Amino acid sequence: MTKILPQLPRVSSPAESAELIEVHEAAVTLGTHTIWRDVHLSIQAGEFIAILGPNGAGKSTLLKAILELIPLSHGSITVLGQPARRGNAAIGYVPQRRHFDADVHVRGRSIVRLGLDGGKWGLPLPFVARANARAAALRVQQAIDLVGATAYADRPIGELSGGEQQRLLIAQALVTQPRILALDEPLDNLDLRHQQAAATVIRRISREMQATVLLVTHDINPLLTAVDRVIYVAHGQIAVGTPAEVITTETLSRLYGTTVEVLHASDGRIVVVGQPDVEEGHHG
Ligand SMILES: Nc1ncnc2c1ncn2[C@@H]1O[C@H](COP(=O)(O)OP(=O)(O)OP(=O)(O)O)[C@@H](O)[C@H]1O
Repeated sequence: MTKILPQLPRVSSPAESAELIEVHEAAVTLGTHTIWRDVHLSIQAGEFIAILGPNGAGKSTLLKAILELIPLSHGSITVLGQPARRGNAAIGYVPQRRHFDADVHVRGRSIVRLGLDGGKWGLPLPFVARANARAAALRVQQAIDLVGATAYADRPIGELSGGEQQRLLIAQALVTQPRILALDEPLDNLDLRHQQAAATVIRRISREMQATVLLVTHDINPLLTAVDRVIYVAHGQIAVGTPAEVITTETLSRLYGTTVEVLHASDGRIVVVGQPDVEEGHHG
């Protein structure tokens, strides 16, 4: 298959190592709450990883710690062999629940273009000045095509549905050809059919760009066949492995410290029963 976006160099120098992201004995404390501790992780280039768990478990916190948007209270995280660095241009990031109001008239294409022009993380990207306008426009178009947003990219973004806006935000994160794509609940605005379509698109992006994807979600079902591994965050700890290894009665009961049952529906969907409602117990 043809590689996409070949005409501009990658933003970062590829510090090639087998482990793209290394998390060592990490803990985050916010206020007086320890969100999670003793987190160890090794993430390889090109992996598609879902970050799962109940509300308030610390999924977004884990993503933000990897992006260095939240400091660790203990341990270390390295990304591409370097300490995690805020604004790292090798990471494309789509935060949780961003949307544009109906009165925003900026075209979708311009929103995608912001990813090249330094809107991303508020930092200018060094190669933009050197990139000629045609190559930049082509790259924007390729990112739009890749997420399947071609039909509506020239409409005002405020007129688009939540799912359409979400695709354009993913295109914005992709436009620098990042090595890591960090997506916080990108399936949130989508119905089941579109969730599955989006999962397929993200899987394709990950393969074609050889990008590592870290995707926070509440529901693993639309992603079951797409992901390589899951990180399950609960009760101040994590469990890591394939869905078949982690989403089991035994592993989740151990993680939660109480009996949690994993049921398999006849259509292949997984249902987790008996999760404690709130993530209060582990804090302290
Ligand atoms: N600034 C803060 N000070 C204290 N606690 C915080 C702060 N920010 C977040 N928290 C708490 O940290 C915990 C983890 O939040 P986080 O957003 O990472 O959870 P999550 O698993 O992504 O949840 P959700 O699925 O609801 O989005 C929550 O209990 C939240 O209330």
